[in-house]
Amino acid sequence: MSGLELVSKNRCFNGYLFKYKHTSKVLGNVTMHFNIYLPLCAIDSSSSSPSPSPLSNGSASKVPLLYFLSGLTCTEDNMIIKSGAIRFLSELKIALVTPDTSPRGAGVEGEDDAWDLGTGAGFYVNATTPKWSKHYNMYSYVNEELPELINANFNVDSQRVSIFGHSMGGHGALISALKNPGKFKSVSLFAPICNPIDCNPGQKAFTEYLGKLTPETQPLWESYDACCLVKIYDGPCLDIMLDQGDNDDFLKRGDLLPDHFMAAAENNKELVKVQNRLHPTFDHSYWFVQTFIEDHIRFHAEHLS
Ligand SMILES: N[C@@H](CCC(=O)N[C@@H](CS)C(=O)NCC(=O)O)C(=O)O
Repeated sequence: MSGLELVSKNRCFNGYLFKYKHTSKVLGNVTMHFNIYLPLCAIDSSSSSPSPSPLSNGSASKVPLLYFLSGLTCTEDNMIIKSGAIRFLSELKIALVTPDTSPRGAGVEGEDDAWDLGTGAGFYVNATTPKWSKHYNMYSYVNEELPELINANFNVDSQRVSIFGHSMGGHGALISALKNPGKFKSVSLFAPICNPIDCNPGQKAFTEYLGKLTPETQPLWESYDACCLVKIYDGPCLDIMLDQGDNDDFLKRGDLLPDHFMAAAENNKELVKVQNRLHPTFDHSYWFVQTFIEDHIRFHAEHLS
């Protein structure tokens, strides 16, 4: 299985959750882990192995696929453990991939010093500064290298793919969809960082990964900012669901800025349709994500069917 090593396999509802590790070229040859949930129909029942094999052969059928990008400090596991998504993926026969949020063990000086930079905080960009550029290329990892691996090795339909994410991962999901018109059938977001160039965590990460904001680096910064990208998006009509709790500390301190995104999207409302839901008393945690995960998966299922 081209470079993939199985780490664990667990039956859950009508499917299996697999964890794999592999060496990532775009992240400078670090070992990366991801989870993939596959409904039983995507697993080869003709395999001679007593356990189902996720290999793409035999009688299995191709299923639609969701990518979920997580937020700051997360690994590939937070969402899969805490969101309660699998019950609905199983029912609707949809696969899910959860990548990590940064390279691990890259050895970049200071990468473990802060919760919002370096390890666990890749911000889904390709770094250009000499310090970070060898390893911190999470944009290419989640948009190129990982999808190539997934499409080559599992029974997923590469034409029926959607993406969602939480917080920093909401930013990652948004820019992935807006920079790759037509690649994703739908996008959904839990408390996303909507305007990284205008908030503290975004400015901190972009300064490190992309270089200080100057007239020269500004186009690069803007190329990873959903508020800038949504105004110039010219692909197929894109449906976005954006959920936000009003008791979210990241919202209160101006790190998320969904109002900026709604205003920017208004400029392109023929092509970008945003369903924005504000939920009183919900915070930023996975308790909020767990509450609305079913809505998100059903929203995607409609676009993937
Ligand atoms: N600043 C805090 C919180 C970071 C945080 O809230 N991260 C969110 C995404 S922005 C998360 O998903 N945390 C992991 C979890 O709740 O499982 C920390 O140092 O851990």
